[in-house]
Amino acid sequence: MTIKVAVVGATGNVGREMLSVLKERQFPADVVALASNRSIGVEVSFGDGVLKVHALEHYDFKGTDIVLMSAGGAISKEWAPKIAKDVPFVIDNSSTWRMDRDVPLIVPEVNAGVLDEGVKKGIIANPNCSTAQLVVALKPLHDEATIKRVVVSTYQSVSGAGKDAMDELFRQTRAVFVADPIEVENFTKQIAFNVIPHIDTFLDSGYTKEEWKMMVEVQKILDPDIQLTATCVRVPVFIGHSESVNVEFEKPITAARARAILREAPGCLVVDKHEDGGYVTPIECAGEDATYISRIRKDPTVEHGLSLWVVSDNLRKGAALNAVQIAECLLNRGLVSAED
Ligand SMILES: NC(=O)C1=CN([C@@H]2O[C@H](COP(=O)(O)OP(=O)(O)OC[C@H]3O[C@@H](n4cnc5c(N)ncnc54)[C@H](OP(=O)(O)O)[C@@H]3O)[C@@H](O)[C@H]2O)C=CC1
Ligand SMILES: N[C@@H](CC(=O)OP(=O)(O)O)C(=O)O
Repeated sequence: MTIKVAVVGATGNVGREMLSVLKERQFPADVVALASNRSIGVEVSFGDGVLKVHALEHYDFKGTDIVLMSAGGAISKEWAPKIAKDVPFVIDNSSTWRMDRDVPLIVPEVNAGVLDEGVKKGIIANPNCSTAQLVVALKPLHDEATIKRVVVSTYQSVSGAGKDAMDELFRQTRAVFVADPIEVENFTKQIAFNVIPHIDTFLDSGYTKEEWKMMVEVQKILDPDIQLTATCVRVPVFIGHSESVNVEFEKPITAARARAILREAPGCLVVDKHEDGGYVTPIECAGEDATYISRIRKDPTVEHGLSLWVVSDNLRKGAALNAVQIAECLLNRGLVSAED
């Protein structure tokens, strides 16, 4: 049984990770790698072999079952509807389609059931990386004690800004050590040995778009009644987003009960020993699939409150893994038909 899958953006951080995840999870796919004209003929790893990259612009999608897109918002805006005319399902990683009423925004551990309501435009959206790991951790707690309000501060790695941004952190770090001039291209300020409280563009409200996305995406995926305020910060970490999360509930819930619930919850791994090193840091979650939850404790400043530390690999649960899990949901629901 083989599904025909095309990965658009296959030379990028997320696209390469999609290829790895498809292979690792033995997704029964015949896979094509696509990127810009600049990458025609470039080879990308696919398991023990390689795939030659083709140009999106010249590719004929007829016969393709699923397209995984991660080539940025502008490409998704132009190409996702065009591709959806020939392909039953486009799973898009950009922010372009997430808040469209006719586009399901899916984190399989949380709201896979939404897929049963149909996919009107043929496009399914993957959430923002910081949203994905947050809702995986919040969903089981919401089911238990109903979340009223969330205050989250993120510590987002440079891989969230693409492969050029990772190169910039490397170059700046080296430049600091050898006393070369620091060149800033992908960020607004030096990122090496610094933190920058600014991700995506500024809105009139004073929030950034990254912060706004977290608020509206959590409401769309989990519950429109949840109030959320975010501060999103870029940190000099290559892979792995971390989040400091304060949650206020309607009903009582103890830290011990939250720990027990999260231990059983899909996609979650609790590492929470109250001792030196008894928590997870981003460097330990790189290459892993789980959303790690540590530092679970009572917040005594509100009636029913907990504080948590949530860490995950942003390129995996925040992007590639979640997209492949959505494809698995389509397969498991019989929504894509495979050739024998
Ligand atoms: N990184 C993350 O944590 C997350 C990312 N996303 C989304 O995924 C997108 C990609 O992110 P990331 O992989 O980090 O970015 P990268 O910069 O690492 O990669 C960008 C990819 O897009 C391709 N591309 C650029 N222009 C075109 C074009 N005209 N036609 C076809 N392909 C093109 C590039 O191909 P080429 O090499 O040929 O230029 C490359 O494969 C983001 O813009 C965002 O929308 C979503 C959630 C999380
Ligand atoms: N903005 C995220 C990655 C990303 O591309 O997000 P979005 O798909 O929501 O634009 C980060 O920089 O870590």
